[in-house]
Amino acid sequence: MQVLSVASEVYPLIKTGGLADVAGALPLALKGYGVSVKTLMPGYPAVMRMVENATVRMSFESLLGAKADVLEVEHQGLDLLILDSPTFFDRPGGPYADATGKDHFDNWRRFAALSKAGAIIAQGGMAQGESGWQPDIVHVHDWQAAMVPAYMRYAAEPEIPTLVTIHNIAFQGQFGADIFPYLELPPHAFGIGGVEYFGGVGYLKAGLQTGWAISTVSPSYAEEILTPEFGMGLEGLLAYRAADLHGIVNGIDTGIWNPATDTAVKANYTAASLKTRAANKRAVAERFGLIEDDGPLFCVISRLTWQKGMDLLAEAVGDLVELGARLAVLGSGDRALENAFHAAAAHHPGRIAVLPTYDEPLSHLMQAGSDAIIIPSRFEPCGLTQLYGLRYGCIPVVARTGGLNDTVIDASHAALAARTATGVSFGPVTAGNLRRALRRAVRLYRDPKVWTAMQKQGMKSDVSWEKSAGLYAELYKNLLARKGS
Ligand SMILES: Nc1ncnc2c1ncn2[C@@H]1O[C@H](COP(=O)(O)OP(=O)(O)O[C@H]2O[C@H](CO)[C@@H](O)[C@H](O)[C@H]2O)[C@@H](O)[C@H]1O
Repeated sequence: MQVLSVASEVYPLIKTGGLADVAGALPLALKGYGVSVKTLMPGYPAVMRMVENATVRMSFESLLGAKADVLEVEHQGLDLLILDSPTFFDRPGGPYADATGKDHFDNWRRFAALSKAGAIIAQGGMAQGESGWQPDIVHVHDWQAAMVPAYMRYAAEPEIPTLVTIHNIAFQGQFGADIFPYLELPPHAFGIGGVEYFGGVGYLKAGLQTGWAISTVSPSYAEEILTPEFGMGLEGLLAYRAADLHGIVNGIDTGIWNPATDTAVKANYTAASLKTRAANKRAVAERFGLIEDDGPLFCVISRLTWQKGMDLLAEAVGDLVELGARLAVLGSGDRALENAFHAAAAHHPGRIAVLPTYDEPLSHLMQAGSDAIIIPSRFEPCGLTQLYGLRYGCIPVVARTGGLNDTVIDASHAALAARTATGVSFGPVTAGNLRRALRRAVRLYRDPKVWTAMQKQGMKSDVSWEKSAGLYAELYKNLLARKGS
């Protein structure tokens, strides 16, 4: 089976968050199920620097007003189709925003272009010639690619089955109605059954409306987004599409995330040599300028935002220090939250430290050296850092929501007795409950037998892509069958 995946970021070429991890790892895992994936992504400068010997597969004189080529290249086991359009993608800053953090002014056009290119390829744009190729299925990720099924719906060529995956419903790609004339869609596409959303244009909404099936990245989140609290305005449409809505939990690339072979950590280890983690713990303390003692070392690896509950943690950090713990925070985000953590670090030197940067290798070392990772998210479609934590013996302390709820087993009395506990979870998500969870985690840490048993249990959890890739393969097959019927 041939699949076209469309995503705005793909690890290891470009990453701002978990979407890249998934878009980079899932195609590799699907190979085991006889599914071949080509991934269409934008040719940002960082991406263009990494690709060599690419072949031009298609050229557009005008793709939403700009010249563009589709280049094909293989990179670390991934088959990539790169949308090379200097007008849209060759510019400083990140994939979505400039260096000051302001969204690129033409994101609507850039990602409509990505989606339109995806739709054209899906409907046979690359099918001609000896090396011609056309997918059986299209799988698109988040709002940046969600217009693919809409472009297909309003094209002359027959549709092929589409799957739209929601990684985060908070980001919807909503724009004013004034962009509609430039989207190169027929006038009737601007309606409730098409791209219209609250009087404007909604990219994710368009995908949820026109995609054959919808998935999100955990079973719990698939239920949560049917409610007004989590659906962020799309709960009505999702309820209408409920029969086509699936929840498949993310996995992680267990080759890249393997404490026994990870080159980014100071000392490699397995579940049988957990004491070796001490060398990594010292290295983390040193990198963050924290004092060294025998208390627990907590970490955060996250965007510092309201979604991630970082304001709640900022309120609770004093308790951590009182409990004899230390905290290393890696991440940046909202200015006010960054400032709150900087203030806490200034107030508790040697006990709390913040590095407001993005540092992939350091994130590996922190998972390998910290005792626990704190993830107090208000909502979390899946979450990957708790999965890395489980794999590395870094106990997750998590909010009981979304994928966190589906992947971490709380250290309740029953779970401890049954030796199934892998972390500490709390809910509802309030600062008070987070405080209690942190206190509970420190108490468990002070009982090395219990703590080690939890670490080992976590390291035994299946966090690989194997099972979930199988579920995606099955979903693709069902969609294909629907096409035939
Ligand atoms: N400062 C830093 N330095 C280095 N690495 C950093 C970092 N800050 C974050 N990261 C890394 O970025 C990724 C974040 O992924 P998450 O899944 O936790 O959340 P995100 O909200 O980005 O993803 C959305 O999509 C994913 C994928 O489906 C869902 O799991 C999630 O719930 C949803 O919100 C992880 O790989 C993490 O290690």
